[in-house]
Amino acid sequence: MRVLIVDDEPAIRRTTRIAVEAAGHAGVEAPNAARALKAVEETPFDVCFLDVKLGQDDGLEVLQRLLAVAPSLAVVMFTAYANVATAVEAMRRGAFDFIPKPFTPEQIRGVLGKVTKTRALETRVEQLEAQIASEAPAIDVSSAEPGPQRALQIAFKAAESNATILILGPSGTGKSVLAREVHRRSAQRDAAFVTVHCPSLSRELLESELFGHVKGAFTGAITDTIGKVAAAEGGTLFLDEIGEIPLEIQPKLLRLLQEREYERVGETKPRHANVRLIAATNRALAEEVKAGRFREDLFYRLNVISVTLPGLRERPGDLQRFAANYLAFFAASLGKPVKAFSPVVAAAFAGYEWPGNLRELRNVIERAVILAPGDTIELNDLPEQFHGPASAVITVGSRVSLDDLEGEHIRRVLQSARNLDDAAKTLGIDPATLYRKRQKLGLI
Ligand SMILES: Nc1ncnc2c1ncn2[C@@H]1O[C@H](COP(=O)(O)OP(=O)(O)OP(=O)(O)O)[C@@H](O)[C@H]1O
Repeated sequence: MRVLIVDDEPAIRRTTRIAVEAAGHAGVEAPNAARALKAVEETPFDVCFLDVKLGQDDGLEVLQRLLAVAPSLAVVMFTAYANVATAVEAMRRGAFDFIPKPFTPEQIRGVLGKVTKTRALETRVEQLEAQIASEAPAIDVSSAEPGPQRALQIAFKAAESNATILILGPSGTGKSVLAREVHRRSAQRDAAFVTVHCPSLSRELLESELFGHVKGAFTGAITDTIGKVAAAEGGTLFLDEIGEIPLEIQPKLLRLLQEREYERVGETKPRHANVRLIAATNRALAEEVKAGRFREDLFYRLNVISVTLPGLRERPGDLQRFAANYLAFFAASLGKPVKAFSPVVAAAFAGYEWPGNLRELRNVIERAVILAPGDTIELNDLPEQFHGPASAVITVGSRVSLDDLEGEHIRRVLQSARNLDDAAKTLGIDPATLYRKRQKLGLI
């Protein structure tokens, strides 16, 4: 690493440089603020040892100027023994660490070791983040439909505050994805995002998972655990499937929401929580309240800001964009030259119910890209549910409008036709009219 040593005392600079070089790093000395700033402007440094009392200059101010030029510089302050307050202030302003004077070469080596370790962890986190991003399709939080558009707007506006958000919607509509996105857009983005999947645990385990427990609180509690509320301190706690949280735990959750207080299992000491809560459920919570399975007070407390993500069937204006994004992603990651959906497939997608919503769309497209022999996804590449009759509800003579009947007829003809000309001929309309009708039906 390249290490800059900033101190107005030549003897301190020299002993520090010797310790730095003995640890295998390159040391450069600067006697004052001006020379230090010039040095970091000219060449990159990894670490800087900086004296708090730098002759005429205030070390804390120099710290800020150095970080403004080189934000990733790890600045270690040399402080007088008695001056703990200055050291705390330096850390608050972004210093990496501090060493009280007088110090030993071991302390210099120790702090350099700490910087190396932190840097290695940061690089690893960046690599893992890049790997995760390359293994999953990009998140698309936009919508061409007014309903979800409004829901997303509300969620992103609420992200800026510390407000609790309730996300409703059927399975696979992207509630967890939206919760993460809210966290990413919040002031707490650098702190943890912690998920508790409520239905996966028994009542006892869920309570301990949330609030932690002390050793001996129950059989099997062999050590103290802090719980996920504490793990999310300063960040976001996401309660997935909150509709399934047992009634016995609900008052504790209400207290957490209202008073930000909780207790570990087996302890009576109240603890304070500084977390933003996001909850999601695919259950109709109001119905759960009526049925006595969900506390009314908790429901009202959660329901202050609630957004609903509709099913994919109610987002025809978004279906094609999501499908195209998934296609591009899986074609690239699987190394296949698949570029498009056949018109028949587009029609089948538009006519399908999508009970599994975005999750199902993603899986269907991944499978189709794997199976497609050519550059276009054909009906044959789709799973069984796309091969049956399009819809049992819209049939001749059933209580549907002429428009719906026409739409359904066009979809079915498109599914069975050899190509678009063939479909236009069967329908008795010219290809341009068919094009306009497909457009109106959201098939292109
Ligand atoms: N905005 C989005 N952009 C791209 N893909 C998405 C988006 N939202 C969801 N998905 C895809 O759908 C999958 C399911 O999303 P998610 O787990 O957030 O749904 P959910 O509503 O929380 O489901 P459940 O109710 O079953 O827990 C994700 O893994 C992702 O592949």
